[in-house]
Amino acid sequence: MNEADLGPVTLTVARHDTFDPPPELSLWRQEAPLRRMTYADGHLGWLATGHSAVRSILADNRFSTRIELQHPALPYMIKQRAIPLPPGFFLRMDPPDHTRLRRLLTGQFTVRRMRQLEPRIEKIVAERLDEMERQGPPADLVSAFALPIPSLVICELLGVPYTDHDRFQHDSAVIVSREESEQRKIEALADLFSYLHELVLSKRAKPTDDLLGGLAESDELTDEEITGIALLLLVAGHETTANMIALGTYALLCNPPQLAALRADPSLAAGAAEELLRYLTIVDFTTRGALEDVEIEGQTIRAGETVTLSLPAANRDPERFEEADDFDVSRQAGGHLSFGHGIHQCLGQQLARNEMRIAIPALLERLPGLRLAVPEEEVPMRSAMAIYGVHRLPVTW
Ligand code: HEM
Repeated sequence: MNEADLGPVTLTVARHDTFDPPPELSLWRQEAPLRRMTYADGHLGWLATGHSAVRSILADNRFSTRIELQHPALPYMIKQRAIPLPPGFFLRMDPPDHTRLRRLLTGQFTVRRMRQLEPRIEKIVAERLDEMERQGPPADLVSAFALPIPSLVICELLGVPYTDHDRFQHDSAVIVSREESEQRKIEALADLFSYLHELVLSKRAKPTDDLLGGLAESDELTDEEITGIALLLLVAGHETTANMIALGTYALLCNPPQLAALRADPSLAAGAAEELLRYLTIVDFTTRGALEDVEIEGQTIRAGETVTLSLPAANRDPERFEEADDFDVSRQAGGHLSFGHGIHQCLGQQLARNEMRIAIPALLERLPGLRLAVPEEEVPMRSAMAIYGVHRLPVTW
């Protein structure tokens, strides 16, 4: 069939297969890796599912991340467009504004800086494991381990008091949920903004030796911009990695040969983290709006059209990864798009990799009898969240 004859598709946003993306995505990718899609409000845009198409669009600055430049309907909830993002939230900015803000942070997230943090991550992980042993089984791996580790690390890095974690973890969870009302999301965003704004003002008055303290010393940024940066880093810095640690552990517990391979050879830890990132791809999609007419893989995306990029579909593309639907901790999974690509590629990717590479093997080593405390199908999945994962992971050992 000619690609032009293919009708537009409608994206399913909820994930119902525990570890796999919705099955229609692979069918659509086979038919046409870039095709027409109907959005929730009925307008026509594009859906990219092939690795090469997704990567090309992410690399192309003729596509914008600014929400107001995209068609007003994001695919999952039209309502989301009404949520105002704070200044400084550079994920949703284009050059030169994006460049100006990101440049101020890149030095804080280099591979070398992240290496220096490793002993601190190891200590935080060991303390959580001590606490789990003290409490004894069973435990919810999310609240006991997977969430506090990245949360503690990002707090230390930014200079946010972890003692306030109930407040910012709650607000973050509401912000990334697809089920919360628009009103609740606006309130959570406003609450987190005002909390961080106060913190930024106190750092302006009395500089501290941490990332936000460093930004507060600069004259280049307004208080609101520093607050927006803090908000982006705080939400992105713990919601994502927490879900990778919990969902990654669940995937290993459900795949005994892969778990055994990792236990037998700890040198597989870095590769296993990379494969978990590829295989599970917890960020379902991202969106872009075309600033001008762009030709991609033989199709013309017109100025003003919206494109949805399916990261899980791209990472399961057999043209890029052999036996792409298999979970194999010994494969070379590099080149996946779980952290995006191009100028907005994840700023915290080395940090996330290090946290996963340290936390998961330490957990398996300390608790050799670790297993699910409920039948596999009873684990509550985050099917309706912008970041996929498990709500809870009941385990015993
Ligand atoms: C496994 C964990 C993580 C995953 C899967 C992930 C995924 C992503 C993805 C897909 C993007 C690009 C979105 C787009 O292009 O539309 C992104 C951007 C970003 N991430 Fe992450 N992330 C993770 C961890 C982190 C951590 C730990 C931090 C902070 C320390 C962080 C901070 C950011 C920031 C600031 C951006 C925006 C970059 C820009 O616009 O220039 N992320 N992340």
